Amino acid sequence: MVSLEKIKVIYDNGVISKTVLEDFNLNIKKGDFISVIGENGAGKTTFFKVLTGEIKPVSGNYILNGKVIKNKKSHFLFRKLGVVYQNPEIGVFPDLTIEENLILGSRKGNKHLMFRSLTGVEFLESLEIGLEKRLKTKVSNLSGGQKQMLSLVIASMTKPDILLLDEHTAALDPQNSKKVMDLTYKINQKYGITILMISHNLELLKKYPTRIVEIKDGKIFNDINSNINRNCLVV
Ligand SMILES: Nc1ncnc2c1ncn2[C@@H]1O[C@H](COP(=O)(O)OP(=O)(O)OP(=O)(O)O)[C@@H](O)[C@H]1O
Repeated sequence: MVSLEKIKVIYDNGVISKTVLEDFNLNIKKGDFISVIGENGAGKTTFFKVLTGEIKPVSGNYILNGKVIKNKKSHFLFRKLGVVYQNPEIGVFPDLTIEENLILGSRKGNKHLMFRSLTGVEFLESLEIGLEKRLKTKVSNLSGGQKQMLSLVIASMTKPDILLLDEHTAALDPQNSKKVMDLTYKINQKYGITILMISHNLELLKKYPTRIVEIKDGKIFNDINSNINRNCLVV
């Protein structure tokens, strides 16, 4: 579903040139639930930015559903990916209600883009996280954890080929981190969405049957449990 083949990334500011990813190979299968770990500076964010299209490798192939991404325009990737970042404020409109955010996030309520033609509100209801009972609440009145849960719902409801999460629990306390991870796993299990998340929180990751990809010095150093979790329901 996603293949990275011999990816090489060089940061070059005209004075210094630094190779950050080299001979970087990874296969992501449909339904995978992947955590990417590694020390500071290992290359996790660079790898993430290759997946989002923010960084173009100097060589190697990025293949998404059989299509080589190299020559695609960024809006092609935008339609295929869901992305949630560390900051809970980024993925939501704070001055709008939960319901309004869901309508905007479902691309003006176009049911055909959604799972089982659900509306955004129905998708939220199917996940039973409590926010479905507060549809008229302004998002600015939600906690960081609730905003992050709503961001996850919005990023996943339009059937992304892959949901990319960049330390999406890092700004939350342990209790809210757990709630957000529970929802992340539920979305993977219930809707079969392929999920890849960067995380430093090994204690939390241990609670979930996640495939763990460890990056070290710009290469895959470990790929643990890579054959679990293949039986997700694909809707
Ligand atoms: N724009 C840039 N220009 C030059 N070097 C960079 C740039 N961005 C990152 N680097 C360097 O590339 C290496 C990998 O950085 P990257 O941010 O991918 O690591 P990381 O694993 O995400 O680290 P962290 O866990 O600290 O976020 C580091 O040595 C970093 O200093």
